[in-house]
Amino acid sequence: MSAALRYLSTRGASPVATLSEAIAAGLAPDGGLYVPDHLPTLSIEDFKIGGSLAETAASLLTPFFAGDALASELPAICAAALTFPTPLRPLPQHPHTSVLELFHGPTAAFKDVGARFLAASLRRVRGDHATPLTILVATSGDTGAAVGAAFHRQPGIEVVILYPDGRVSPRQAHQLGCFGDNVQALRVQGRFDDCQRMVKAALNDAALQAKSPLSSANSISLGRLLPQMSYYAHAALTWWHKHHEPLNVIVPTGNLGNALAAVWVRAMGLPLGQIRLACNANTTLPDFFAGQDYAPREAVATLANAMDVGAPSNFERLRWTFPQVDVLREQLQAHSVDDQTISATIAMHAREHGEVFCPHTATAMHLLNQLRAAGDDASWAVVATAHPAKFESVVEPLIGKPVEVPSALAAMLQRSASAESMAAEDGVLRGWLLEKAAQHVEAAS
Ligand SMILES: N[C@@H](CCOP(=O)(O)O)C(=O)O
Repeated sequence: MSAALRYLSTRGASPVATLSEAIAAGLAPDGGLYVPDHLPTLSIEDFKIGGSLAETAASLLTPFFAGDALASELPAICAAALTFPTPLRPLPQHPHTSVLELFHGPTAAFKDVGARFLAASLRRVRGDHATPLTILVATSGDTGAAVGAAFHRQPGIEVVILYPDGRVSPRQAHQLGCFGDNVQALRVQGRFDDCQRMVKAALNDAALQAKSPLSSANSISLGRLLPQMSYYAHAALTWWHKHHEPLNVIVPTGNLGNALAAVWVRAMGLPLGQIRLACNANTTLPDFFAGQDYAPREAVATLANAMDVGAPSNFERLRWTFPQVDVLREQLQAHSVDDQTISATIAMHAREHGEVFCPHTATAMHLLNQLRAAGDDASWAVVATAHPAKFESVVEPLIGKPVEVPSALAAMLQRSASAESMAAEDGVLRGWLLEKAAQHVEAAS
């Protein structure tokens, strides 16, 4: 058993935290992201052959939880959260190609994995804590619904979802506003990066936190990020036991939490091979990996809207993982895929193979098609991050037929939905949260 990990901020100016403290805080007090003091290593033999996703997650995350108050709860957290499959589905018409389907959870996107794990962890960290906690979540489409679903009606928790008005799909917008009770959606008049900035400003506001304790459920929170490693470990081990070779992955990428999870799994010694990032027309990462300075910028709206991110939060953790830029650039490749190509890829796969992909998955599928056309016959998994039914207004005209809606999504679409409009200003969110806190005090007195 390795020694207990300590958790530090990527910006180096926060006190050392335990894992429970890092999960409860979401963001480090100096504005950085929590990271372990080192990445533990594991070997294939540390995992049960044919283990479930929950069992694999428990083995993978044991060194991160060692010595923490949550350590003995880890198997129960994994069992409670990871109740749906993340299958590695072979595509028969494409030799050596699989799709890692991460959209079989309640809100039909990969975010369900991390959101449910975070909810199960926070419930245990907080116990029957009397002070209510407000979870702030910025979303470009998928995270918000997963967090809303995971925390819906959880006692002592309020969820506030901030999303860019008009920049998520109609069904995503409906999901975000459909929960009610302890989950409230705000339509921010700006971009996703404005929402993310507003959330971070609130989390770093000590005076606000004193009146209204806050945390985060974006992948800036370790409680969201760590469980996302489990499906890569599970897929890589499944592949290894069958084919005795590492699995290469192409990851649709926006805020970089999903791809970073794959990078950490590989760095821990599990059999993942190449990791390629598939981005949309937002080229912050492709430009960096092509040799330019890292330069966050305003996001442009694309068909793959959940990846419309101009300042990917987890870049800070990537730099912590590989402090030397040239070493970092050897680890990953990132490519940009424009809307026209996304559309053409969705249409072609439906027409020629009867496969229907969401616009985010299509960015990754396009990169794979390019590799195959160049003669690459390695084993690749394309990561399918969301169900195409969430993007019916993009996908259905391209494939010429309706996309079947998963039952949990259909149930959400039946409910009424509402969201409050908010200006994209840090001070406006601050005032709104203070007012809400004052209402709670009044109601409790
Ligand atoms: N793609 C995301 C943006 C936020 O990413 P996260 O993984 O940091 O929560 C979304 O769908 O909201």
